Amino acid sequence: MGRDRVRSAARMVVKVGSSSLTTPQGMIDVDRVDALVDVLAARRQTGTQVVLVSSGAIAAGLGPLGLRARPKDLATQQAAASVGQGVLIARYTSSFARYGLRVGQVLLTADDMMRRSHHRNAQRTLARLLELGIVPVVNENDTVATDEIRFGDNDRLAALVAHLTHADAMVLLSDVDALYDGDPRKAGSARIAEVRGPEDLEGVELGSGGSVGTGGMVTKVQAAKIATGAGVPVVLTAAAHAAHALAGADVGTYFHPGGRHPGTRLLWLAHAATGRGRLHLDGGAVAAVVERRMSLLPAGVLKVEGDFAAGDPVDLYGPSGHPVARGLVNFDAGEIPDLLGRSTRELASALGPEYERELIHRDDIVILEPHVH
Ligand SMILES: Nc1ncnc2c1ncn2[C@@H]1O[C@H](COP(=O)(O)OP(=O)(O)O)[C@@H](O)[C@H]1O
Ligand SMILES: N[C@@H](CCC(=O)OP(=O)(O)O)C(=O)O
Repeated sequence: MGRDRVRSAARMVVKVGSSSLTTPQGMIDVDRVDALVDVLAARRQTGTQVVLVSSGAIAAGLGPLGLRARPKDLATQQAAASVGQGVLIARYTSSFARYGLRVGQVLLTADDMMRRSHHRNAQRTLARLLELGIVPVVNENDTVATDEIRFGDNDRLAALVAHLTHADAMVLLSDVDALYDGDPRKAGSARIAEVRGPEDLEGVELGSGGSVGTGGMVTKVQAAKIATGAGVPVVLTAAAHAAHALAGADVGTYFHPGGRHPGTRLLWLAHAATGRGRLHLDGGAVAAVVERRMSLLPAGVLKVEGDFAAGDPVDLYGPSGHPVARGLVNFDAGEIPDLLGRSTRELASALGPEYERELIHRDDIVILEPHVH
């Protein structure tokens, strides 16, 4: 087992970071894109379905816009992404065409991973593209993503896509050849060949990335946790070792999969979302939501904090003062104080039938792991 699962995967997600695709001057590095596509096309030609999650839109937009460094403000980042994404996808289109393969651009937002209808839609589109023999090239839809609800890096997006597409393996390609136990630029840091569980990550220093990448190792390890938690094995290595990694060779860091398969939409909620507000629950509501997995009704809520809109993620706090769950709320923050402590039937007769609904539906709730309580 182990790396054999990567070698024999019938469907895989490969994520490549900005630093592996662009030059420091903010241009596409054509040779490196072609080298990556050589490896992916060879694998595709053996019948494996490949989904490519590619960063690099912002980095590839810097040169054409005459920017020297990655802009700090969101609007300029979005402008750079808008220019760079076109350049990037054009490059992939011609590079894959050398092998007679076509690509399909898929731009996703964090919202698409969360809201039921968007999520199903993205899932259907990706499945259809794969059936048609296309290589989907996925990126975050940077031009519309807002600061509050934005992946920013593509590592976690790749993990959610791996689960969404029921991939058999995920490969994260970066500019570093493995996860190291300390900063890889410092002498004495050693490669970690395998991660079997959280104990193998104890004491590991997860630093930030270079000047063009974003998340550094923190988001890659988070992504590996999301994917392995959903049963998908992960290899993390340098883009230069892509061929070896896909062949199951002993390069980079291999993260062993766990056995759980939680719903994809909620993976994002549990691992990558932050609550936009808080609902404080009484003991009975905590028991109903956490133990009996029921919907949250207004009757069990004592207090509301924060300024959120219907559909936003909110954290549910128990009487102990710790968050116990997170969910997508059905009401705006301003509407909730009037509902608190009242039964749904009472609300319906006082305020109208549209108020006869749960505050958060059970399908939109994830229970948080005890260690983050
Ligand atoms: N413990 C660690 N092991 C390996 N790399 C690390 C570690 N801590 C920080 N890094 C840095 O993370 C960088 C990769 O992250 P990032 O720049 O976001 O890549 P990408 O653009 O490929 O997503 C590497 O260049 C490396 O210097
Ligand atoms: N969606 C962004 C990703 C930003 C980014 O730098 O991500 P990464 O290189 O994966 O750390 C882009 O295409 O520029």
